[in-house]
Amino acid sequence: MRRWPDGGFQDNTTRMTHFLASVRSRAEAELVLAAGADIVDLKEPERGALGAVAPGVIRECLAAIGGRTPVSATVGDVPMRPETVAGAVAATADLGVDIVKLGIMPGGDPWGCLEALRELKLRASLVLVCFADALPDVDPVEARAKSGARGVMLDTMGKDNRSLLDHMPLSLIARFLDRARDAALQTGVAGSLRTAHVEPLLELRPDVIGFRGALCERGVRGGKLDPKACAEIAALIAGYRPVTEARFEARTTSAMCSICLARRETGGRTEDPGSGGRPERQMEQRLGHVSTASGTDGPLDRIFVHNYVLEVEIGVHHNEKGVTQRVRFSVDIDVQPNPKDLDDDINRTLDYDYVINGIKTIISGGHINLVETLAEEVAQHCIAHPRAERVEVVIEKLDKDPGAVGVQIVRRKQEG
Ligand SMILES: O=C[C@H](O)COP(=O)(O)O
Repeated sequence: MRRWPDGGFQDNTTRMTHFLASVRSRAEAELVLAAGADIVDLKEPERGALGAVAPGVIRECLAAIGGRTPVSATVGDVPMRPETVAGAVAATADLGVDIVKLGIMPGGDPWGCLEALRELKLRASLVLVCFADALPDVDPVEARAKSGARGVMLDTMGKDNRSLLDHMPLSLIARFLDRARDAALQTGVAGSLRTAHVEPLLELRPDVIGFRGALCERGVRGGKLDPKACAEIAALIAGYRPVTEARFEARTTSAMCSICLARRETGGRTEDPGSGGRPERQMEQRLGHVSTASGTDGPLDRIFVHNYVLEVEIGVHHNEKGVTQRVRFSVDIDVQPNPKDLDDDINRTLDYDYVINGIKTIISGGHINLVETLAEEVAQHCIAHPRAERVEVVIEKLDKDPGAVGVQIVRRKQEG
């Protein structure tokens, strides 16, 4: 297998996705190698999402692994200060790892950090980690240009029991991966993933799929590795056979990437918004989300995000290209009433962050011509949630004379 630093993980076999296992010690590295891991990822799970392992342990692991697989290491959850980030990345690369993973943390100066990284002559490949539950305003294409990164990974920061799929639907993960691939970046996904997530994510063909919690006894991330769980995940990934190119295109077009492909294929015009609804719901059900949707006859609750203002690259006019302008989002979602056993548990309801993170991901996809397109994409993201029945989206451009202009649309769940 060729390595990430030499141009990518893609080898000449039919296998597309590689199994990354996060470990904290030499003993754990040996265990995951025996189970069939493709990449040993050195990370201290008790020190945050991307906790760093001590330099001495990294050296010891590198010596023991002796080039059998690529080795990645995280730099820790460092604040986004250019000097701090550049220092941490350079120090980790100097230890001799193949890949350095840097999380784009909220706050600070992410763009300044990316610029500082470009100045470094790194011995390792740089992979930027974006957290789906704390999405940065970092677009993969721009991130590559600024930092010289070789890859991007989606992960979660919270490390509670919510997975990547709880924060971002497959359609948006597919969009993120597509955009990264277009920028010639290697791609990875992780974030409290369990065995049920493996196949749907493999269908999106990331280069890497990463795990820690699912490899541990009783799924406890900071606990001991469970050799059986490691072998099970390895077998799932190694045993997966990608669908053919033509079938893959057909599936993603209809099931997962309906919105992003529609934009690409129609040059910005939006296609039938309902076309992706049914397969997307089926996919959600495969992942364990059981839709309670049963039509809109019964009582409904309303969840809303009002007056959420973001800078967006939008518009058909010359003076709207290459710049951002203020756009106000107001979203009302009618949802099936909360289950009786809600139990004060955020996982059992529709989290506002699902709406906010969806909007952020959509606008990070690059310039959009029409507010109608943007509204449609936001509506489709919201209605894809298993509990959503009806969504109303209002999008207003705030910087146009003489006042706010925009669009208001209503979409309902397709029967399926
Ligand atoms: O890079 C992969 C991570 O270590 C994944 O950890 P997790 O599965 O516990 O979220």
